[in-house]
Amino acid sequence: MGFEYALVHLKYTIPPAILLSIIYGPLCTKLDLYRIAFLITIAVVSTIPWDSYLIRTGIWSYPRNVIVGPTLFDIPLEEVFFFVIQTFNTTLLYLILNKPILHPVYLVKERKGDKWLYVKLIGQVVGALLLKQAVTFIRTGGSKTYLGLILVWALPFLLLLWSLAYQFLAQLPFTSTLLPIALPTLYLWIIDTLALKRGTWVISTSTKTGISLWPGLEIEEAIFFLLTNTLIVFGLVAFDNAIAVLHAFPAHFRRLPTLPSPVLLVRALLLPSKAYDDDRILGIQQSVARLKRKSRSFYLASSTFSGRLRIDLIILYSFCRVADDLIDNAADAAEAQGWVKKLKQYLDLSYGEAVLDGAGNTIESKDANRGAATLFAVQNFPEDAQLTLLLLPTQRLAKEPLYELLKGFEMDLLFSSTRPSGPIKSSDDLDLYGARVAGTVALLCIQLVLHYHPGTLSDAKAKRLMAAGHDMGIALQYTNIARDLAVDAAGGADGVGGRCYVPPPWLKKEKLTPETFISGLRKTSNEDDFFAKKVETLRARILERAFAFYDTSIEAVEELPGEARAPMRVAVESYMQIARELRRAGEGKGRVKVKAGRATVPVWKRVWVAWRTLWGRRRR
Ligand SMILES: CC(C)=CCC/C(C)=C/CC/C(C)=C/CC/C(C)=C/[C@@H]1[C@@H](COP(=O)(O)OP(=O)(O)O)[C@]1(C)CC/C=C(\C)CC/C=C(\C)CCC=C(C)C
Repeated sequence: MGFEYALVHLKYTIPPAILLSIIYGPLCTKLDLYRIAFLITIAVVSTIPWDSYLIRTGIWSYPRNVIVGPTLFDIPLEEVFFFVIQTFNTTLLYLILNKPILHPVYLVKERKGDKWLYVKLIGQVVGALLLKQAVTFIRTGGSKTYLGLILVWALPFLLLLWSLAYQFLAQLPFTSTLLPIALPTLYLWIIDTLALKRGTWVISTSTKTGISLWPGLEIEEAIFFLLTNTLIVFGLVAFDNAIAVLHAFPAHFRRLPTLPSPVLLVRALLLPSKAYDDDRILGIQQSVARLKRKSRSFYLASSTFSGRLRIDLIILYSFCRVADDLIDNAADAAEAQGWVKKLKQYLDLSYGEAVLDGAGNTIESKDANRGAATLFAVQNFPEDAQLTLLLLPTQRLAKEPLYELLKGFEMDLLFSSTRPSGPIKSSDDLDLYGARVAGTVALLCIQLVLHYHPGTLSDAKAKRLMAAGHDMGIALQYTNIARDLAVDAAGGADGVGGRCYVPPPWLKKEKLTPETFISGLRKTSNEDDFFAKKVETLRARILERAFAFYDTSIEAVEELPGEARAPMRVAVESYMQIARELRRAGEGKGRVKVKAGRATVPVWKRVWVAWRTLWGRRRR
């Protein structure tokens, strides 16, 4: 009896498991726990017969003085634990590296004659040839036996997983597939070198090639660890491929249990790719690309949500962005009004309850309206906006906040060079504006959360939650205004149409008018210290209001359904971090990074804030 092998775990495999658990812990969902349990079960069940055979036939062995004693089918318990901990560690690393990715964007509807048939076939042929070679190694016996046994055990699983998930395996970024294979493999190679040198486990000389990758690391061991990590990652990719199909296509899989059974996962993987809805995939791809391009805060936050809720939130963002941009980038007020009108018409058609025929009878109400809405979107909106409009989950969203949002955009149309304060005459007007463009967005987000996580929320509590969310939206809008003072003042590329959202009474207190405020901000030099101080005073006042709204509503986040709580905190806090940075800079305690005239928070800081927030730490 000895503790050598147990110590390998204590020193080398358990510490990374703890570290990875701390990093991923707050992001871990029920589905992740299920995935980890699923993978570990498969890893243990599929490895035991093979490992047991190797030990019984003496291909590898463990000196008695390095193991504690108990065995399972002749396999020391430390070794069984190795299967568990290796799968756990590689899985957690994979989950961390895959968190930013929305997997459904990698689904492809295959067409006759496209490359995918060949991609699949090439992988299968390479795998089959290697398998044939492995069988020859075993048949020949001698020095290549162990290598042959490793390959014969791993390749059939790899072939199967490739055949099921080749689209994902071929397309996912290398950080999602190769990296979670390479890092643990390299790490295990190093551990193995140390362990074999000390004789913790021993490979029989008669059945090994004698070739080493480097001194102390037999080539068989190197290949074994490479293949086991590849198996784990291929298994996880296939799992994610199945989940992506389930989440992306509600038309094929209407209702989803939180934890899909293995049968459902296989059904999803076996759904022929020609049955995929490619418009839906393209619409999701466009929405993700838009989110990534336009908002780093919400892009980061979106990765903490999961499943269909994540997809719907991203589409909602894309809808709001498309609508805002169409109106903002219009050549003149008339064109902008035209977009508002068209957006309203689109909502009218999407939410229309019934369509009547000539005789006044109701004809297939919902479907007829859907058809009319689709036609309207295709005929009236730019191509890159159409799918976002069509995918907006109107069945899960109340129409009122969407109409109210358009009213908010209409308020923006009241700004002009002769009226640089637009509709903002007082702080109440600014509150109303914030409520319309951002309070509404919060209501829509909460509706989606409550749809996907229905619980036993009383009416009173739901009302409180909505009211708090609404206020939080306003807090974010105040932050947005504080950040964009200079950008808004600058107006369009031609310098026309500068806006001043600061209420005129606030400006008056600083002896400014909307006009002098805008022209001061447009000056590029920072010579006028006096003016800069006034700007900081006004910015501080806007931020104070942002924090006042934030303070009254932040506690309500804890009343959201459990799974959405932490992600919602991230969404809010990563945006409010901009407010914090601006406030610190205004107090002379630091500098903010400015990009294209806008204050931004460095990526590392956003991630740090998001991670702290996930653990439930609030900052003031
Ligand atoms: C995680 C995720 C993908 C969330 C999606 C959130 C979403 C749908 C955002 C839409 C944003 C948008 C483009 C709205 C149009 C109007 C507008 C411009 C509003 C301002 C957003 C700023 O975005 P950005 O900086 O990209 O815009 P500009 O470049 O300046 O044009 C707003 C500041 C509003 C954002 C408001 C929210 C997301 C609501 C937040 C509140 C909650 C989620 C509720 C929290 C719950 C409780 C109970 C407190």
